[in-house]
Amino acid sequence: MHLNEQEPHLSIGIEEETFNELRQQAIEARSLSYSPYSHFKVGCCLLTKSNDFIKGANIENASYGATICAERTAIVKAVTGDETDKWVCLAISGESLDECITPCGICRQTLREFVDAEFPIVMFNGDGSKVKIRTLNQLLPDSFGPDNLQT
Ligand SMILES: O=c1ccn([C@H]2C[C@H](O)[C@@H](CO)O2)c(=O)[nH]1
Ligand SMILES: [Zn+2]
Repeated sequence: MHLNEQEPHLSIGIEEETFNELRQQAIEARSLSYSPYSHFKVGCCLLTKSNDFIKGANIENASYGATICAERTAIVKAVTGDETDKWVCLAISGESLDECITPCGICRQTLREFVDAEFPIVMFNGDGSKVKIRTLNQLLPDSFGPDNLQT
């Protein structure tokens, strides 16, 4: 992926309009969050090649470790909706953050199962005024995936 900081949509090879919609949906998805413990709402939007915007939000639990991040919520929705293997990028936004949010290690590994090394991850700050784009391989180098299990 060639990163274009000025025109981020070009890095991903999508229309500017689609990129703006992606940002809007990632921000809006935060309203779906169930986060009574951290009070930190995270929204995610997975864009598919058929132009579906699959939203996810973090779902917390009184047993804190059972919490599911926004990214995994969206991934699980996509996979169970028969949307595997047709993803363009994944976008996230954390509530009221001045800096761009970055996906946790568990979510990076979950994503690793379904996308290739060059898959773009789009990270927004709270109001969407800042964006950072990295490939999965940049966020999870030398990763372990399904191909490492082939015998
Ligand atoms: O990339 C991230 C980082 C954190 N969270 C959630 C998990 C938890 O509910 C809250 C605080 O960590 O934010 C996400 O959903 N995605
Ligand atoms: Zn996570």
